[in-house]
Amino acid sequence: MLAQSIKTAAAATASSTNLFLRMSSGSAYKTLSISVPKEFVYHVKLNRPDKYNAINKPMWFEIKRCFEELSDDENCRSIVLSGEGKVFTAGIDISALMEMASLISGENDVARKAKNLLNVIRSFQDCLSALELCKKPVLAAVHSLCIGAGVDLISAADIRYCSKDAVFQVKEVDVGLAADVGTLQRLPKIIHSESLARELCYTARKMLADEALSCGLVSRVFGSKDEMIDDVIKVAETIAKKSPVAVQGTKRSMVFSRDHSVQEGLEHIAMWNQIMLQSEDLVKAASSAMSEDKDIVFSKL
Ligand SMILES: CCC/C=C/C=C/C(=O)SCCNC(=O)CCNC(=O)[C@H](O)C(C)(C)COP(=O)(O)OP(=O)(O)OC[C@H]1O[C@@H](n2cnc3c(N)ncnc32)[C@H](O)[C@@H]1OP(=O)(O)O
Repeated sequence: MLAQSIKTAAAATASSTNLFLRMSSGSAYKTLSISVPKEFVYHVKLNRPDKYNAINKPMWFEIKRCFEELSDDENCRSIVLSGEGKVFTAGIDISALMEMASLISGENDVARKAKNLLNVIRSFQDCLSALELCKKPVLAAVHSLCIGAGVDLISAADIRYCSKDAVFQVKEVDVGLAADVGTLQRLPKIIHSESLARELCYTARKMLADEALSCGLVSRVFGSKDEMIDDVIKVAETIAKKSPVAVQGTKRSMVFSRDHSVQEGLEHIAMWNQIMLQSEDLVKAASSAMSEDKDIVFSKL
């Protein structure tokens, strides 16, 4: 009886950490579609194709929930992010911008209005930072348009790819905003050019795939969306076959080191690895490297 209860509890725990199982059992996403094309590889698609995947309020918060859930889903080791339909995304849904304006319409006092807006801006920032905070690498695969909040979104990913029809546009100044959900902070560090980043952000000019490649915004340009998705899933699969301890530690260290001095980064990884080098993954990976057997089975993490 006890053994049966333990089994049932274990099964419940296992399924509660498996996003795909929970999705198929009903707790679905309305603005995202999620699939598992390969073992341990998740594919998240922005899924409002009729609206050019404009990011409406539900999509903002589903992005957060999805990447937080995948962060702790032991069946997920890498994530591909793409857009369903004709374009990757046309940026924030204009209705979400209008909703923000309506939030302050009932208030007369500037301090109360500011407080309301601060809460909204911070919560929207958290939605996209969820990609960076996610323990698993996120590979963004961009086709056609990637506008406004789309650039904020992909800037929080680990790796970016695009197809040759891709167009990137930091469009916020055109709608009267200083971008406030990540582009201004992350883009200069990705492309290593304050000058180009400021040009793109002040002018809202369109940047095409070739330039995105040459400035380092994307790692590779593909001939078509289909070719890109196939290849990016292969990269995600390669990552998913590595030790999850090693990959998650690498992401954590690279995100930390981007924002700290070399010495602080070294200290951070030394603290991390004084624990993680004790993992069974090290022994498994090292002994496989010395042998013919390259098919290592790493435990879930
Ligand atoms: C605190 C949070 C701060 C976040 C800030 C974020 C800021 C930004 O993201 S700034 C950028 C905002 N986006 C835009 O300004 C783009 C607006 N869209 C367009 O200019 C055109 O749609 C576009 C040039 C992208 C494409 O034009 P095209 O003629 O090819 O297609 P459309 O018929 O215009 O669009 C197709 C359907 O998609 C709907 N749609 C497109 N973009 C948006 C959007 N941003 N919000 C809501 N809906 C959008 C469009 O209405 C069409 O739908 P339907 O009318 O039902 O056919």
